[in-house]
Amino acid sequence: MHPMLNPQRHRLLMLSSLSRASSICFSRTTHGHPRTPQRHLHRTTPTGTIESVAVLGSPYTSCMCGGITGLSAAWYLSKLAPSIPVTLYEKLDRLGGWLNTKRVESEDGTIQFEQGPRTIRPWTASGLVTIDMIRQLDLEKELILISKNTPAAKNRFIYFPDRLNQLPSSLLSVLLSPNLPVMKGVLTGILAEPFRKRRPADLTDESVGSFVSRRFNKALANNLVSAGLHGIYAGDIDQLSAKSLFPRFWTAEEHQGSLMKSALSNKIIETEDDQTTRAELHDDNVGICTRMEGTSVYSFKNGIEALSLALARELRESPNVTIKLGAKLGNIDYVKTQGLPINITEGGSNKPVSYSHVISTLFAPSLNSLLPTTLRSPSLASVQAVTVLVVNLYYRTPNLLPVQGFGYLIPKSVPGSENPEKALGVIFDSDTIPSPGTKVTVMMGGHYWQGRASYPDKHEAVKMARTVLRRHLRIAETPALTNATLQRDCIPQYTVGHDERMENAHEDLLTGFKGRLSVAGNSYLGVGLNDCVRNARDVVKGLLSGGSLTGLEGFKAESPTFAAHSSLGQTVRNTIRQTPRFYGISTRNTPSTQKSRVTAIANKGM
Ligand SMILES: C=Cc1c2[nH]c(c1C)Cc1[nH]c(c(CCC(=O)O)c1C)Cc1[nH]c(c(C)c1CCC(=O)O)Cc1[nH]c(c(C)c1C=C)C2
Repeated sequence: MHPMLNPQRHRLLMLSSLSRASSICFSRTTHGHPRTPQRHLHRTTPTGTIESVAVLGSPYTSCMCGGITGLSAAWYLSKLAPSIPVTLYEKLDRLGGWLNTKRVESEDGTIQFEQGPRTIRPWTASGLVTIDMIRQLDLEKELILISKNTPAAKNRFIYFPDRLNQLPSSLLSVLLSPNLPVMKGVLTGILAEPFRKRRPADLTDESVGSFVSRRFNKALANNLVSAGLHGIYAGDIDQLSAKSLFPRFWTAEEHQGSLMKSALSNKIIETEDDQTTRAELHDDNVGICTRMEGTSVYSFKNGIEALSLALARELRESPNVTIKLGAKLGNIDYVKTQGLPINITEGGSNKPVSYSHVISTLFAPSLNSLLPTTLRSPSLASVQAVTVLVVNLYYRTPNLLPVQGFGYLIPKSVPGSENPEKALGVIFDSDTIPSPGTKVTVMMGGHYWQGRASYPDKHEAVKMARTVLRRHLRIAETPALTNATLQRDCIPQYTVGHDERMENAHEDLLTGFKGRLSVAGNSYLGVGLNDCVRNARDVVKGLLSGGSLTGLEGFKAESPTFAAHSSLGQTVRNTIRQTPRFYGISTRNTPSTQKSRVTAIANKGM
């Protein structure tokens, strides 16, 4: 069995790469849920027959992966319930949000710049959902596979305090590299961790910074973990929630008293739901997964945008799908009278269109602002996002970089004098996907720019990126091509209290819309591309199986129907979200009291 499909083998792979960056999907266990085919249940559901669905697509602020959730939700609907009319509303004139590949002609031929995400990780359960989608979209021949043996897969760096530090690739190499500036205090922190006191019982959440400092030490938090959080959330370690980002470790402290003990003793990598998802998708994906064996990340020959373009193409060909591009939504209301209960008004019109159900993939506060004041949710409004300035540079000289690898991150602890541009990290694009010259992407801003009223223009952005590269990598050459994009509010931040706020949002949506308005997308359960695709699939399948859903059910404090036992022998109330794991702080397998994603009722083949 292929390792990507085989949870046992997969577990071993995951364990062996404890300190490598990856993302693991933790999702609701399916205990107690009979897995019956649900394909036709939409016609008979007691809680609300699904007669028509509006999918609110492209984000009203720009989100890294927002557009893909709406496209995916519409696509899953069109596949699983081809008789239900679906209308996809997109604010922009193009589909796909920020899966946005820009092609620029040069003397070296066409150079592709990725303005948002650029590569996809295949080997989590959520990764398999994306692979399954790719197979169904007939995109396999377009794939570019990056082997696990390439420097881009193996080498990651942190710039600290004034030089590049190559990160250890295994627990053993952590022991062997105590002299790296960035590893200072790491070993002592790890050794002391099992002896630390548990948190007080009344502490319901805290920042990752506080959690890691308390369990390990401040050096590890500020030098290592803060860099990792820059590389996923462009976020602030002192604001992001430990409970939401590291549910497994949050629970491990409570139950085992130690994160390290838990990491070393807990053999189960994935939840039951992940394993069920793998099982559902197994048969159809043996071929593609076999071909992808040994892949670290992948993209497409014509750039990452190929995925959204293929989804859009199929949607255009689906007779049940209507796409409204450039749609300006006015408001969304719930009407209690006879007929379809959800009214959507487009800007400029006062004649609403009615639907039985709506799936919103909008940024949470954007959705909230479209609701009538009486039905608004302060918790949806509270979700914050950060803005990232993405600058792509192409140099005609090959191999300009002093090291080979995926790129480097800059932790919060680097003094302002070494990073006045507020760079978060630099991606070595041409080390991942070869190009004739050297291609890099500099990412700046993120949490450092929260509350900022104005941003650098394109010219200034390129100048700043070049200054970063000169200072950190000694690259003085003038780039042949540049491209700067300001990704406004592109990554939602799961700050302290996120879980509790989403539980409240669930109650608000349920009270106001009776499960006719469901939410999905990166505001809630994971910011990565795989998270968004899987979230869309889960919401669609949950809706088709139950007829009503907020999408935030998993955040409810008690979910007794989802009781299961972890390998630790503790009761697990639910499943968990896609959660990042990086640099020796693995959040793999988190059977915990954390909140779940939406129920995914199995439909074989999807
Ligand atoms: C420098 C900033 C950023 C880099 N990438 C992102 C930012 C803000 C955005 C980003 N990166 C990841 C995700 C989530 C999952 C996904 O869709 O792949 C997002 C939204 C993945 C990621 N990147 C790094 C880590 C540790 C992870 C999580 C797990 C994994 O994929 O391995 C590290 C990393 N990111 C950047 C660099 C330069 C870097 C490491 C050297 C750029």
